[in-house]
Amino acid sequence: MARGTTTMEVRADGVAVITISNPPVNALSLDVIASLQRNYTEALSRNDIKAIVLTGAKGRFCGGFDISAFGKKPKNEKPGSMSIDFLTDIVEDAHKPSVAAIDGIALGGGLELAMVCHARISTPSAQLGLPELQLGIIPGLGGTQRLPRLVGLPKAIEMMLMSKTIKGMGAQELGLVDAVTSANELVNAACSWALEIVEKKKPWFRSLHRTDKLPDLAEVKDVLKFARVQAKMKGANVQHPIVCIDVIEEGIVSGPRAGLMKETLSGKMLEQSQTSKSLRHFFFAQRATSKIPNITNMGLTARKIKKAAIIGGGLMGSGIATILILNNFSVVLKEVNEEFLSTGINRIKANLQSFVKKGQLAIEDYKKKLSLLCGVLDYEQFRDTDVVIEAVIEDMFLKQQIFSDLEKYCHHNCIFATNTSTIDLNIIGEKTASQDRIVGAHFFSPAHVMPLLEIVCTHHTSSQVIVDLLDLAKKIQKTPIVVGNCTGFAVNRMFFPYAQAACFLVDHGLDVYHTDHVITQFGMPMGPFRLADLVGFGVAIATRKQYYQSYPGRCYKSMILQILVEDNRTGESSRKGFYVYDNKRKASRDPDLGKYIEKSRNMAGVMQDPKLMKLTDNDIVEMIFFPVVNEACRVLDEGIALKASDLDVASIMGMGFPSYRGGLMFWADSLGAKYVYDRLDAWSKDYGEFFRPCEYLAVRARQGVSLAAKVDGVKSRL
Ligand SMILES: CCCCCCCCCCCCC[C@H](O)CC(=O)SCCNC(=O)CCNC(=O)[C@H](O)C(C)(C)COP(=O)(O)OP(=O)(O)OC[C@H]1O[C@@H](n2cnc3c(N)ncnc32)[C@H](O)[C@@H]1OP(=O)(O)O
Repeated sequence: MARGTTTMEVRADGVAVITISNPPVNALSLDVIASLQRNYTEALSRNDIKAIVLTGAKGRFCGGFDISAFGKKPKNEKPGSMSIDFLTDIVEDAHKPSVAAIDGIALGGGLELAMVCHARISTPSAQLGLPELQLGIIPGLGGTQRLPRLVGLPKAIEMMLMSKTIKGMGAQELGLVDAVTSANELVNAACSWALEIVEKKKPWFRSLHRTDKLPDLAEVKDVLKFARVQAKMKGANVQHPIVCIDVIEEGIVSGPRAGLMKETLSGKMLEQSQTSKSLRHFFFAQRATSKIPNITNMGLTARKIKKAAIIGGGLMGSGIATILILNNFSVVLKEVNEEFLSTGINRIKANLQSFVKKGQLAIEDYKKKLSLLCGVLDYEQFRDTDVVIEAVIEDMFLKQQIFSDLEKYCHHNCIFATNTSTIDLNIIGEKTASQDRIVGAHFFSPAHVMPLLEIVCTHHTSSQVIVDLLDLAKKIQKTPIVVGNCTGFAVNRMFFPYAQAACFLVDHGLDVYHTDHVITQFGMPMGPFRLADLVGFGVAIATRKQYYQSYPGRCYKSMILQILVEDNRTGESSRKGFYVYDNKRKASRDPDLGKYIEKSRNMAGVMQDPKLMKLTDNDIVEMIFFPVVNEACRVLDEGIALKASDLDVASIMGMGFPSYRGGLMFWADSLGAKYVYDRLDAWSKDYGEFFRPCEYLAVRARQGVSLAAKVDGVKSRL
């Protein structure tokens, strides 16, 4: 079935309006491209047509090339057939002018189409950008050549390398669009502009050949040299930003047509890269997390949430309150006394101020957001709340009492959410008759920054509550994953072996700092030991007891944290942990750490292992992450998570796993289930149960299928 099309309407004034129509974002599918080529060929051949206006249906110009079509292009496609032969030689060099009428979005190939046109008219709020590098590719329809010629080299590099979009209003100031008008006037304005080009009342610009915005070669070299340094710093493990810079340079040094050809050939290469396959997987995986079979496809409509209540103004509670008021929800924050309440409100103010400092919140909006917050010491103001999120200390009895109280004050449809990260939701709701509306809303610290929200369901949680929370997640710009109820839920559970594996290696002789370095080089934001310092050893020691109880026999119990805590080293907050910290919290290696490690080895009864001390960097990565993959397989096997791609999203957005590797399971699949199984199996023979591969993994290794493959018999817990 055709995926989208273009239509052409020839107006009495002789302008042919070609409209891209491929809901929901008017992506350039192969069908749309074919239809566009047919309509353009006809428009250029007809004598009754003087000019062309290109626009998009339903208030959106074009969201770019159809990302799902990568790898599906015709095998015999001649390199540059679209970008050079059609867009440049037919459209841009045509004897009839084209004007783009942009509303909503003009992204990627969409903006590239618009830049081929001889002028661009936009609505003020339209979003324009070239986000291709977020997909591990580069603009492939002339964007690397035309954008620098329209907005200047520095701005073009910023937009492409940072995937930065700009609004129509700002685009006009930059010269990317020629005029801004309302949506109602847009097409008429574009038609008038096109006719004035015909009548020589407006300039007929071919962006590819403009040079007025390009600096001289010496300055070009300087700008690109700086860009390369930045690109290498920001993305040591990926090549496409540097390729983008090289393509831009080719077009300036050797001419735009040479640039177009290099762009085409480089784009073809990058499209095949594992990085691009990983990032394209992540793009769709993120959007798939809110599709829950038998829940979101049952016709339920999310109930409107206007007012929320947060219980507990600590680090998490204040973060959650912050993200809610930032997104215009009215919030009641309850604490147990004035002092704690004031501290919580001050935390929220500080959070808002940090957004102002980052330019993500206008100073004039600061007071408006704060006015949405009301601090209370009792439940009186809970009577008209639509959702309550409990974020108090991890004390089961306290939580049970809170939910019992909530039943007395809140209306019967109010959602009862808990931000607990370790306590069984069934136990929390035990003293209520509201199990159907009890749900986990597990935010990741800091809650107003981390993009992931784990929605944890018991067997009693109603589908309506899940649909409501999914809608709330979207409204507060969180990516949700819906998971079942177990110790650690999905994210913390699959990652509990991460720190334990790192401690195992260090107990057996590996160096803490080398291990952290290797894991950072792999792409994590920091190594496991630096992360332990950041989180604090108290949290780690408290939570690991839960895992020892729930998953006995497959935990590695190191004594290193205990030994450090006994010497008042509890991590970054005490200025000493695995690292030592100066008063600016800069971490440095600690020459005294060895004595603690030695003591840990002795208490664990392990010796330095010559084999482990000779591990390659790749071995270290695999010995730390394969146990995590193994536990993630168990999370899937028990139906705690619905699909492997949800765990990819969770690993990236909850733990900082590198997105350019596609997420934990996509990365493991790139190595192969059998390879992962064999490595774990070999280690388990030498080092015990901690590494023993689970049945889910064994089945897929035997069958030669991916970890994402469904097999019969797995019952969802959702
Ligand atoms: C005739 C034969 C010719 C053969 C030769 C052809 C040669 C062509 C060579 C091409 C070379 C490359 C050209 C170009 O430079 C490369 C690109 O354009 S890559 C894509 C660039 N665009 C983007 O990255 C934008 C991605 N999308 C977004 O940022 C957002 O979706 C949005 C557009 C801002 C909208 O956001 P929201 O409103 O929140 O909606 P969602 O994000 O949830 O999306 C809704 C829905 O749409 C799907 N979708 C969105 N964008 C695309 C896309 N570009 N391609 C495919 N699908 C897209 C998204 O997955 C959602 O789907 P759903 O979950 O609802 O199923």
